[in-house]
Amino acid sequence: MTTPPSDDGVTEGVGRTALLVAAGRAIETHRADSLAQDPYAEHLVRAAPDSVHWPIRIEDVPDGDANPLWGRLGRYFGLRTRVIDDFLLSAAARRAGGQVVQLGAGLDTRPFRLDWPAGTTLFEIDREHVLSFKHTVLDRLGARTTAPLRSIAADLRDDWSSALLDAGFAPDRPSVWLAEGLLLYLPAEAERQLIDTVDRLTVGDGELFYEIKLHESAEIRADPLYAVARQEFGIDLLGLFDTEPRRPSTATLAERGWSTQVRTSHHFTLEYGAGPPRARPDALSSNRWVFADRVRATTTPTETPTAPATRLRGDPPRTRPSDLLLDGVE
Ligand SMILES: C[S@@+](CC[C@H](N)C(=O)[O-])C[C@H]1O[C@@H](n2cnc3c(N)ncnc32)[C@H](O)[C@@H]1O
Repeated sequence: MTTPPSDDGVTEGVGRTALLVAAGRAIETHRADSLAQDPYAEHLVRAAPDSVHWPIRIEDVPDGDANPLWGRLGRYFGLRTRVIDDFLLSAAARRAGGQVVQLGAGLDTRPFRLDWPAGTTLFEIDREHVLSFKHTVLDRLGARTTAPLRSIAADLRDDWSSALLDAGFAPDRPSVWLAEGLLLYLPAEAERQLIDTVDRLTVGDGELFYEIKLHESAEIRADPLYAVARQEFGIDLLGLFDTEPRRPSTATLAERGWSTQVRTSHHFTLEYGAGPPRARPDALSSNRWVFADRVRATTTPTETPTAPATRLRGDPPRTRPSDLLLDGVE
């Protein structure tokens, strides 16, 4: 086990952002045109003293969908949840008998609410306080995992690979990795180490989803969703984001044989038919979702290796050089 979590409980700092995402998922769950269903989210929001009065339905928000935090960021979380649900389930089905590792899992409940293919093993890593809060609430609700789950308390700024291996992760089995809403908060060195560790521990086939934020201009930082989060809910997102310059991670992955696709949430709004409305300024326009995969195909000299398909719906084109320019915080 690496350095034990210290200052950050579920209601403090970055841990509090996990509650924000859970509230977004609760609201999404109750929408008439819901993209994702998380029946546990509202219970997690209600269980933390600081969020007990937060909205869990869009009808609880005085300005409803016009509210930049719950109407727009909340909807973004709903869409992201659905896109990742679909990605993880199809990736787990492709990687039979594989392992799914959620880095910075927060209050995510996929191990309890998704129908995982037989033989899948799940791992989640976050701070001790965040995980113990989540599992206390879920235990109280009688929630049961649908696949074996190993929860690991670790600080992702440290070396977390030995904790994962100690928990039973097998590098030679196929693996699917997720860093949802995480890299935005990690220093450049921790991001570099995370990509390095995912690559090193993916000895077999692997797939990876992660989210990044591009450099935000002063105009974008004036998006009212930041002010509402800070003033009304005590979450200073701009203060929590780590804007240290970093090397584009897609370039690192490409050097190591991974294929990547970089997408905006808008791409999936069009695909799924619902999502956060456009706004100006729009902080969500600087977020990017990266899908990466690597297949250790055995080829004979006469075979031509082809780019592995991630088989997302709509199957957009593979990585182009221009996609690589989108990555990283400038
Ligand atoms: C915005 S939340 C997202 C949680 C979850 N992935 C989701 O989408 O619901 C960010 C999560 O990353 C975790 N996190 C941030 N920095 C971390 C670190 N250094 N070590 C472990 N976890 C960290 C936080 O505790 C929090 O749960």
